[in-house]
Amino acid sequence: MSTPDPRTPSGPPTGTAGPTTPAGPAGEPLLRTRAVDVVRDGRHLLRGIDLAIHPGEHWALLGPNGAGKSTLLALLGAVSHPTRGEVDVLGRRLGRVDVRGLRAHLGHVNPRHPLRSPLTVREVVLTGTTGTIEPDLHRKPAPEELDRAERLIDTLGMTAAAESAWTTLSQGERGRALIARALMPSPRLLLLDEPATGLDLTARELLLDSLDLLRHQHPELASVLVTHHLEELPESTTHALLLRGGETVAAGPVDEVMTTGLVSATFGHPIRITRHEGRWTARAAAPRRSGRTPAV
Ligand SMILES: Nc1ncnc2c1ncn2[C@@H]1O[C@H](COP(=O)(O)OP(=O)(O)OP(=O)(O)O)[C@@H](O)[C@H]1O
Repeated sequence: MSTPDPRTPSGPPTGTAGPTTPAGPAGEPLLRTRAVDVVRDGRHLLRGIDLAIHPGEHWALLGPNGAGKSTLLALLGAVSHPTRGEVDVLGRRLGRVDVRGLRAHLGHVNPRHPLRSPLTVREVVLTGTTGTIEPDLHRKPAPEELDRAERLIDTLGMTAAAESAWTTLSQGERGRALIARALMPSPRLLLLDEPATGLDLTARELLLDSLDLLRHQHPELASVLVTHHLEELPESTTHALLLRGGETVAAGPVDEVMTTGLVSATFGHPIRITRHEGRWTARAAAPRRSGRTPAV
């Protein structure tokens, strides 16, 4: 398999051209949902979700526990289907397309990567080419795949650990290795489910720096990052979707959406948002003794 470049501005993920390749005309969103509902056991987990994500956009998906973030990410990653409404992933409508083929073009980082053997970081990254957990022993990586793996390992700040065994890596190192792995097939879209959860301060900052660098180096890549914590958002975040109880509170450019009023409404608590040098912090606002809600 060749190693296409995610910076390709439009059209199919290259290297897999053919009738079954997901396509998308220039200017079309990579992901679009229209009036999406997800109902399970008679309960609405998502209701009326409309979303369009274009190349170069980096979305934060924010909301409290149980808001529906993982449910939405599963739709965007072609892992599950909506009960009602339409989901188009890379120009293909879920329900009308083989989702396994589609998933091969998405970089979906699973924080619970089920690897048990002591592969090196380089070997783990290379498994991204085949989409397998263990290396395919019958297949030798092509020189361009090895080059790409080295470049991604470098971008994710893992060069010094390239020979380290997976089993000895810290959680932060594993997270960065998995992002490099997810990028091996040059996906146009990267989906990240709470990538900074459980990381110490240094590991979190290294991860966020790596994401900023990655986005800078691959301007056509789009991403969706799920989190509960505004402090875990990279500076390069461009858009945000705020979810509460399965419904959109607000969606759009990050500076319009990440406001004290809208985030307070999302979390059901007065929270004061500040942005300093591109990064966000959230603090509980003073108790509402006066009964006033924070200004938007
Ligand atoms: N298959 C299912 N059947 C019924 N309810 C479900 C199912 N899957 C998830 N839920 C419920 O849907 C709601 C949304 O879950 P989801 O995992 O999407 O939320 P989340 O925003 O990712 O939460 P968290 O931040 O805690 O991870 C939760 O109340 C959850 O219990």
